[in-house]
Amino acid sequence: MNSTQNKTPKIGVLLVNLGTPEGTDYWSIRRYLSEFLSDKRVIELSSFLWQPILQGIILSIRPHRLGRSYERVWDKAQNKSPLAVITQNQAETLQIDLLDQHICVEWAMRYGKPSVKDKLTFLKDEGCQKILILPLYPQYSATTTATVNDEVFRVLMQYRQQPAIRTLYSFADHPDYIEALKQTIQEKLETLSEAPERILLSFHGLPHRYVDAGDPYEQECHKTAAALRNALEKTKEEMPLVYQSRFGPDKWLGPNIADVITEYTGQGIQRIAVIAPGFMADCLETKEEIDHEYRELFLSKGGKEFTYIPCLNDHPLAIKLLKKIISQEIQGWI
Ligand SMILES: C=CC1=C(C)c2cc3[nH]c(cc4nc(cc5[nH]c(cc1n2)c(C)c5CCC(=O)O)C(CCC(=O)O)=C4C)c(C)c3C=C
Ligand SMILES: [Fe+2]
Ligand SMILES: [Fe+2]
Repeated sequence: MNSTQNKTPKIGVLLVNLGTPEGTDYWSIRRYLSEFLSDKRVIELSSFLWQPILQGIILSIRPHRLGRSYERVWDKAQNKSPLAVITQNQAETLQIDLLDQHICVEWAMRYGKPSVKDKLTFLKDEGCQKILILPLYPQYSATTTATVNDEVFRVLMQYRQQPAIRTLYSFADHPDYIEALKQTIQEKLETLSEAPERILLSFHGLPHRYVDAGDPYEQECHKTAAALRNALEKTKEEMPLVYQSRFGPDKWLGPNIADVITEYTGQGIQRIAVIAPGFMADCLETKEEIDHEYRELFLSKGGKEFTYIPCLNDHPLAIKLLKKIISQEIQGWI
């Protein structure tokens, strides 16, 4: 008898988010970026071309600047990045709610720690013979969702007795996701003395050629934007879709958020709000890039009021959404 056979069968749920460095120092960031940017799902270039550029140039320069950015948002009490702190909160809250159903909830990062390998092994050792993989990306992309699945199945290659696995594709227009976004937007707007003239829906960008090659991410973002506009009775003009976080020289999906902000200030628009519906948790890309860099850009160009609407994080509606997804995806398993 092995340890698995001694335990009551349970269902495992593994929440997976992008990644995190272990600290804000040069080597921690370098290790993390090296793992992330060596993933062929993320950078579709031959290793022969890309690795010298990555190891020789990018990883000599970028970790310094990125380390300073992480330093500004780092959770010093827990010594973790915000993405790790919030993902852990989501998993722990779900675990409390789902304990009585014999569901074991864990969280992992695709890059860095806790690794998918360690957490799958933990779930297996806990006696989970059925595991739901829940990538925390509302919109499917090969660069995010698929690489999580790749990693899961790479780990499973080493198991003699594999658990049954289900993977979540996406939840781009799940009614509970749209409802949660709608309510967080309304909650924030109620705190303002004047309504913003525009509410930007900012999504992480993707190189255009990935979409041309068949990545459905752009369509998925449009699905979310359309559902949200519909729920809030807004037009495309009032609630535009924009992309952020461009990286490298490729042509990326547009319109780019910085260009749109510049265009608005040129038109005399003075109050905008920004939400990032593609992230289930606030992270460097929202706290630093949106709430800091784009706020400064808008204000420096004459804008008056910039409102950042936080991600769903551990809002009760986010937990409700994740519980709903889990119950839908494990149907027939209980
Ligand atoms: C070609 C490079 C990149 C692709 C493609 C890409 C897709 C992609 N990323 C996210 C979510 C996140 N990305 C984050 C940071 C980040 N992303 C890239 C590059 C690509 N992302 C880099 C180099 C970085 C590091 C920061 C930087 O150097 O600018 C994060 C934040 C992580 C954190 O710890 O806070 C998230 C989240 C999605 C959803 C996506 C595809 C749709
Ligand atoms: Fe990214
Ligand atoms: Fe960024």
